[in-house]
Amino acid sequence: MLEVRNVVGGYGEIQILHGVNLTVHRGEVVGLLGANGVGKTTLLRVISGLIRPGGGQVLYQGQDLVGISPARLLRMGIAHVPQGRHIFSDMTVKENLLVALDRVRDRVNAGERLEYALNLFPRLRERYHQLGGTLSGGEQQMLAIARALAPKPDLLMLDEPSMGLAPVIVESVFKTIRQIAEDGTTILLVEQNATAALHVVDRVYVMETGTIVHQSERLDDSELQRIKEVYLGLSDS
Ligand SMILES: Nc1ncnc2c1ncn2[C@@H]1O[C@H](COP(=O)(O)OP(=O)(O)OP(=O)(O)O)[C@@H](O)[C@H]1O
Repeated sequence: MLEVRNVVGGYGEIQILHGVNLTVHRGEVVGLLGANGVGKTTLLRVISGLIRPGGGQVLYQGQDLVGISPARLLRMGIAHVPQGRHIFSDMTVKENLLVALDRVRDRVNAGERLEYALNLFPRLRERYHQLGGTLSGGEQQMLAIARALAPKPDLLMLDEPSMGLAPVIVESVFKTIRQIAEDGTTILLVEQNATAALHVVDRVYVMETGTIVHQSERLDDSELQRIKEVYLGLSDS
């Protein structure tokens, strides 16, 4: 579904990605793990059209995405939840979701999609008329995912959904991510929290300084431990 081929690029003169190769097949949840600052977010920005790569290809269902605007990518079914939960803080939960649906009314049933999002995140239904800015961190993350999901994307890219959340909330958000995948959305998940990703992903890639240095077809406890020790510099848990 998605094939990143030898992508290089970064910010101006600063090269961050040094030839990244990665594939996501339809129906999978693929994890992209890596320590701070190795380029995971930069790669998602390239895929979602926010940064133009200096070289390489990003193929989506065989079509090269390079040069296509983020708005058009959204209409093509690619959604990106950036790090830091970009929601409208002075709008209610309902308004945040309706704005997301406005752009795609011609191709989805807005009422159905709203119900789907609220069923996935019952907490958002309880907070339906509350302003986004007054939600807890976990609720804001739920709203950010719900906003991206409402337009019925085929591919959902999530950038560190666990960031800054208490373990119990992380567990709940990740359970929902698995549910989203089971409902048919393909997912590329960027995470530093490898343990949280363990029960959600089908396969993982590990990135170090702008390249993929390892991939696992299965992520069990011992493979997780090895990735943590060898690539993430973590010695336990
Ligand atoms: N707008 C920018 N201009 C210049 N350099 C940037 C910009 N954004 C990020 N960088 C640099 O690019 C490098 C990779 O950052 P990136 O956010 O892609 O890493 P990451 O793997 O997602 O890290 P983290 O897990 O900490 O978010 C870092 O050295 C960062 O300082």
